[in-house]
Amino acid sequence: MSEKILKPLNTNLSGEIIIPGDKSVSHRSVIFGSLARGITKVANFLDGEDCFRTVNVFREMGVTIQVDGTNLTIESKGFKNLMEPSQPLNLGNSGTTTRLMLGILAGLPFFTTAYGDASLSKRPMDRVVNPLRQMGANIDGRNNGNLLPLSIRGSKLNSIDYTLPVKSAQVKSAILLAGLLAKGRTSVTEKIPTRDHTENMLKAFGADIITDGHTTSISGRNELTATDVYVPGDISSAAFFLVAGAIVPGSRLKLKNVGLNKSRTGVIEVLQSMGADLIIDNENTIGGEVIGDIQISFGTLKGITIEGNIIPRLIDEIPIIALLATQAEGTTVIKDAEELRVKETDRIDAVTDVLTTLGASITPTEDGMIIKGKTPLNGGKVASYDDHRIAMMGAIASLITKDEVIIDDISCISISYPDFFKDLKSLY
Ligand SMILES: O=C(O)C1=C[C@@H](OP(=O)(O)O)[C@@H](O)[C@H](O)C1
Ligand SMILES: C=C(OP(=O)(O)O)C(=O)O
Repeated sequence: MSEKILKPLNTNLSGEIIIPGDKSVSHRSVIFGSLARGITKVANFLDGEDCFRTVNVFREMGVTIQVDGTNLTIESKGFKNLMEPSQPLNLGNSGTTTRLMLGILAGLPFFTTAYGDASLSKRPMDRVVNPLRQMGANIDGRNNGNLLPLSIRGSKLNSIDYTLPVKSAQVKSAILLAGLLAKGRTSVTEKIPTRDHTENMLKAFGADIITDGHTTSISGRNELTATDVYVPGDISSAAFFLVAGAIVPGSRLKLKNVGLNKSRTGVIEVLQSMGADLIIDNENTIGGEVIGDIQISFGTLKGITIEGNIIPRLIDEIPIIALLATQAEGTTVIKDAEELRVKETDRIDAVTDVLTTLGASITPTEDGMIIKGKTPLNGGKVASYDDHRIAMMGAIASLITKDEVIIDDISCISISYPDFFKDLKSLY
């Protein structure tokens, strides 16, 4: 356990942060670099624990991956030459590694077992296992293959036309990856668009993939060609500082190198609708992903309703948006976010517990929460729930509390943002 005591700030925040690499894109850079034949160089890779789970999985399968700071060099003979791992794969806390790897392992000609930590072992895998079984996959595990540990006996897969019953980029990606290894053409339809990094990177690595409206199809068994990847800054990490800048009186911050892919920018739209003072500049496109700088300043905020199609575009930002809403005048309602209940922890209950302990007015609902603002926050002792996003939300809350905030265990922050406290301290 790594407890953290955060004293009240009593000053404003100012300065610049270069936002570290995006977690979703970092995972995918290793996956596609390892599936492709040749040498892939990755720049601005996120050195978070989750991303190294993906690195280790491919090392176990015989891919050479060299790490030099935030640069990776991946050398692979292509997916047809991946080898059976000699030991069970430890996927730690990473839902993305698990679900995307299931799509790949189901179609490779060998046997694998995979396990994870206590949190990951509770998260549903049937959303991926069911469609993969329809493609012919042999996967088994606890709770009829819904829960880790899972065993995968790779086999020849058939294509599928699948409509996603859940709003999940991980499920979409798992099926597209299985489709890459399957016979024929696989298509996935989503009712509400989710992040599209898998589609973008498949195109960049030369896959035969077409997106038409809400349907993406991929033709199987074609080799991928290595290509270099630049990882944009993670907007999900930037969100903590966007909210800090908006709620700490007198603050003005610049966040540099933030990924602005449209499927991820819901938090910017929420801040704008609440009336935040936010300016985007220096926009440019690198490797198919838009990046830019964001300036955010403290100002008066108003409560809004957040629901429908925007939810997948800000799903990981909802804990920090809930904190933002405690400082907005009026009521903020968050709906259609039932997916929060199956993240690293039940994030609806965790956010409610932490913010209520600090003095906020927040009511949980089945698929979201209702937050009444503006409320001053007190100090208190809160739990991180071993969830990086809950721990960082608690730390940002401490910037505006009257008394100190004690977070029971902040070690989970290294999952997605190892330098979080170093970057935060540089602003005051
Ligand atoms: O595809 C991805 O990289 C991710 C998709 C989202 O999960 P779901 O697909 O479960 O919504 C998100 O919460 C997660 O942090 C990363
Ligand atoms: C839900 C998250 O990640 P994952 O599903 O990869 O564990 C997250 O980073 O907030």
